[in-house]
Amino acid sequence: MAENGNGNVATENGNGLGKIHTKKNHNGICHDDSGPTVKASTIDELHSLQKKKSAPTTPISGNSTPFATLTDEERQKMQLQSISASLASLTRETGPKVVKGDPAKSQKVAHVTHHHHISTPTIAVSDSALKFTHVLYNLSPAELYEQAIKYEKGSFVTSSGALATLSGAKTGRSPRDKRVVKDAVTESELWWGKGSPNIEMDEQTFLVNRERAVDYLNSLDKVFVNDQFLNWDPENRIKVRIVSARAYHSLFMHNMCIRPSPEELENFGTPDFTIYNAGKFPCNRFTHYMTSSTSIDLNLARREMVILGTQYAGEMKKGLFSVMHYLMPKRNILSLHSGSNMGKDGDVALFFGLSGTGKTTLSTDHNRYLIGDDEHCWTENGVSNIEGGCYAKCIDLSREKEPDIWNAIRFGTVLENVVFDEHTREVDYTDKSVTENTRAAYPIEYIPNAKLPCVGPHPKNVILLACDAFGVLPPVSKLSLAQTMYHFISGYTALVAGTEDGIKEPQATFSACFGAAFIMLHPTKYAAMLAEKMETHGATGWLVNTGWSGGSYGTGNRIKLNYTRKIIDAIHNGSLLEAEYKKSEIFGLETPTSVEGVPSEILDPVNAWSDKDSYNETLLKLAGLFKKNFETFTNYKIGTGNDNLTEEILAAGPNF
Ligand SMILES: Nc1ncnc2c1ncn2[C@@H]1O[C@H](COP(=O)(O)OP(=O)(O)O)[C@@H](O)[C@H]1O
Ligand SMILES: C=C(OP(=O)(O)O)C(=O)O
Ligand SMILES: [Ca+2]
Ligand SMILES: [Mn+2]
Repeated sequence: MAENGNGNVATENGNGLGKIHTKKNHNGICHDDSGPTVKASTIDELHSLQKKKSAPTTPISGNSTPFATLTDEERQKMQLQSISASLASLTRETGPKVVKGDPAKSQKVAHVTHHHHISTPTIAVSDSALKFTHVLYNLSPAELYEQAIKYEKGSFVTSSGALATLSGAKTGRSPRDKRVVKDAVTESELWWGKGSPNIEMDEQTFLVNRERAVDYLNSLDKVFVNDQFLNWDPENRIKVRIVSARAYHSLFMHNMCIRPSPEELENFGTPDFTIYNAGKFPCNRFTHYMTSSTSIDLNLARREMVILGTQYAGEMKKGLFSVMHYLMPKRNILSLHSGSNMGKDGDVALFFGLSGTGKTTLSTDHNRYLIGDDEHCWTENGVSNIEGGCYAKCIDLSREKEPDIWNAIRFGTVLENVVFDEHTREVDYTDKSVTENTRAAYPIEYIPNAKLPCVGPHPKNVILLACDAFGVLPPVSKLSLAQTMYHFISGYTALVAGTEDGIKEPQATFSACFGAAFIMLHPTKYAAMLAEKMETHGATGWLVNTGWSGGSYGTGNRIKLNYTRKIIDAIHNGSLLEAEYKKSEIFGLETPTSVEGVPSEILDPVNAWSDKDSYNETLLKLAGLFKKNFETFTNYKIGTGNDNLTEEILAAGPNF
């Protein structure tokens, strides 16, 4: 035990009783606590010492900003006015009275703003105009933990320090409840109709839902407001504001969006896009266009999104991703549903794939720099991550197989819908009691080799991930440009039937651009941009099956993560480009005969199947599904330049 300075050393403290002088105590049984006493005469005073004001931020220099001359108070007032305007009801034409801080804490009502256009109250003013809406503005993770634990049932600190939360009845996205406002502009610009994720709603209905969300939020004692950024490319940065009812949602977005510095926050101004997350409150099913009590509504003209009836946090991040899929192509920037990482030599890889195919797992690679796990932009300067955090699936997560993700689950991380020991608070990642879609959301810098800022040069390798539960696609194949486009537009993966009795058949899913749920324009628009960029920068396309081998789901096994990692290593280090290849039947895929660290027998899938007839049958079945899916695209021309490309793409699919 370290010497604590007690014992016979008496300190003078002036007020209070004189010290009892004791002999230095060697058996540690009896001693007076004679360290210096606190500088407080009451308990309240003592508590007031505990928290100090944040250190002042660097004064803003230069005259480039109109805020430079503002006093702190004026700046605060403008900020509150902006928030009040965001929360303004459209029917009452007035914003709520907003005040900063937790209503539970008694405090001076220093910054009150009543943003209004009508100065005298009229009969139209409802009771809600008389109350304050307390705003918890860009709280820190620690503050959000306290809010969540105190007020949100189902919030707990886990043994590693993460915040475990429940997302409620919805534990995944609700794509069928997503609506996009169809107006004169979006009618011609967006992709509508069969296969499109954009289900229309009219402006009026949007306003009805917006009002419902805003009224709900204003009826609360307090709302959380996050002002943050999207996109690490400084020229194409988007300012987003998220208004939400739960600390869980605020912490989730704190982690997932780019966190502004205090200076950037002071100069934030008006957001480019606003989310109203009233997910705790349902939409009204009698409202036109509504088919359930959940509605996620996007209005591009108003630059707003409204969420009603779902608390699944992923809805916000993927909603913003949809917005980027609209805004970026307008600037000739390609938005990508992909992970991205970079080697020591600056070689960048993209990992496309649908949910659960391995974007997050494989882009998080201890030997490479992580640029991002899910959403990127490809400009003429290279790639940039859209987000400031990662959102990893954590079902069956293990420390040894995915150490970087495991270690990222610590203080500040949101852990959704996991099950933990009620006493030790240790998480059981194998437990699917709440959902199989358990998730961890953490800031990207929680990954030790994150590339900050999250940008990189032009990609060298474009890896398409497919989790083939039929077990017939090779673990890896090298693709021609036309094949890359064919598979990019197809966006194949297979979902396993799950644990339900009797269902043995995997379900093939085709999701254009590996993200049909989020794209806003016709898939061929994105495909044309990808083709042009890959050609210009000489990127190689690869198809990697992270799914089954040696038989379909039920008979075969999922390809070992370790083997997939070896395959990815061989792509990154260039050795796979040099390998010997043979062409597969039906799909015409070039498959290598050997990859370091991977048993050669599995590289040609037929070898791993004991029942060859069954293999052939399954292969033909999948090929048929590909063909049928691609029929919708056969009448579209890809791009404007190379006329042959469309022909080549059509010929790059399965042949039988
Ligand atoms: N061979 C494999 N390759 C990639 N992921 C695998 C493999 N085998 C099992 N997995 C698991 O599949 C899941 C992939 O999910 P994730 O990386 O979050 O996908 P995405 O980011 O594309 O949604 C992870 O839980 C991972 O551990
Ligand atoms: C968050 C999601 O993305 P992913 O599964 O691709 O990580 C999602 O699809 O809800
Ligand atoms: Ca995993
Ligand atoms: Mn992911």
